[in-house]
Amino acid sequence: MLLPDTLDGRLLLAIPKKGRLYDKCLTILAGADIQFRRHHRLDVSLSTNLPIALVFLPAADIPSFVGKGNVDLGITGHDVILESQMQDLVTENLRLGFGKCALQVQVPENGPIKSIEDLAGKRVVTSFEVLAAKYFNELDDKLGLQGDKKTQIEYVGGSVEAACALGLADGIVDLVESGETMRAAGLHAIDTVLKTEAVLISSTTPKHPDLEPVIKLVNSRIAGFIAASEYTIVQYNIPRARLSAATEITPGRRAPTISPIEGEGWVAVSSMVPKKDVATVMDKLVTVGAEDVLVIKLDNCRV
Ligand SMILES: Nc1ncnc2c1ncn2[C@@H]1O[C@H](COP(=O)(O)OP(=O)(O)OP(=O)(O)O)[C@@H](O)[C@H]1O
Ligand SMILES: O=P(O)(O)OC[C@H]1O[C@H](OP(=O)(O)OP(=O)(O)O)[C@H](O)[C@@H]1O
Repeated sequence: MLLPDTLDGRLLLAIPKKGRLYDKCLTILAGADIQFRRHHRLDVSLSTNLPIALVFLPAADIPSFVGKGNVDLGITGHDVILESQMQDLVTENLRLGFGKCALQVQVPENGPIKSIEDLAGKRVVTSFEVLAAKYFNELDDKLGLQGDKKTQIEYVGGSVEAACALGLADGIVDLVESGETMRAAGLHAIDTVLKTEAVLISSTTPKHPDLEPVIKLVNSRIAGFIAASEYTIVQYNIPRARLSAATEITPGRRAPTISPIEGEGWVAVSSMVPKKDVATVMDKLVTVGAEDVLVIKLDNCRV
């Protein structure tokens, strides 16, 4: 059994207990070497190697727990922070590069509604009633729609994409990642309300200032793991006379490391390069005279 004073002196880190962000959060915890054992039916796990307790909560509740200072750090979606209106009470310390999707206005592909102006004043179903209301209030104001002419927003807890086919709505506001759900429901997007990804958040008014060193440690470990997953190291040899052309191609995050090597007028360069650019960077390096170009995988780093 977990007693309340077992948590004394521990940083509380909230993680979504299920859903789209859960698996990636576990990968991040492993990358940051935050070790724990999750007991069946218990939503609090004590870390076995750091003064941290993990609290597994619904993603939608995490901004409020962090904002009110009940937990010190949390991982959730940027969209969820805005939907729970906690943006003034939480700080987004890090973008985590996963859970990327867009909150979009969608309508039946073969229906009469072609634009957001056509949809204004009609029925919209969503799980994001705060963000959808803000979006359509602004649109209604712009179009001069008032009183019972205004767009009607109705909340549903899930399976939003079924609302048009069931006759509940003329349009929906829902998250789109691959677009598969939207297409399968015969819908298409006519506007984007916002783009979102998972973020690491802390309270703007922390309740436990003494935990600041552990907060910094967790931030730094997670930032290092994220950077390692987004970057790779490119190492090459280049005649000194071509060095500036080469370092323009590989400027690094801060600056490239340049070391002298055996042999007249050659240097070795090592630089962090975004993974997505690595093939093009290697091609360009070869064109400016680089030789022995190597790509080295990064497991982890501190940046
Ligand atoms: N298709 C998706 N692709 C990427 N990220 C997503 C996707 N759907 C949701 N997310 C992100 O994950 C967050 C939580 O979404 P999810 O639907 O898993 O919520 P949940 O309420 O925790 O789980 P569920 O409703 O499925 O039981 C969203 O607010 C969003 O930031
Ligand atoms: O563009 P896609 O890659 O198809 O992803 C979008 C779907 O993912 C989310 O729902 P989820 O599957 O998490 O379930 P839910 O409907 O219960 O929220 C979202 O609400 C969409 O339905």
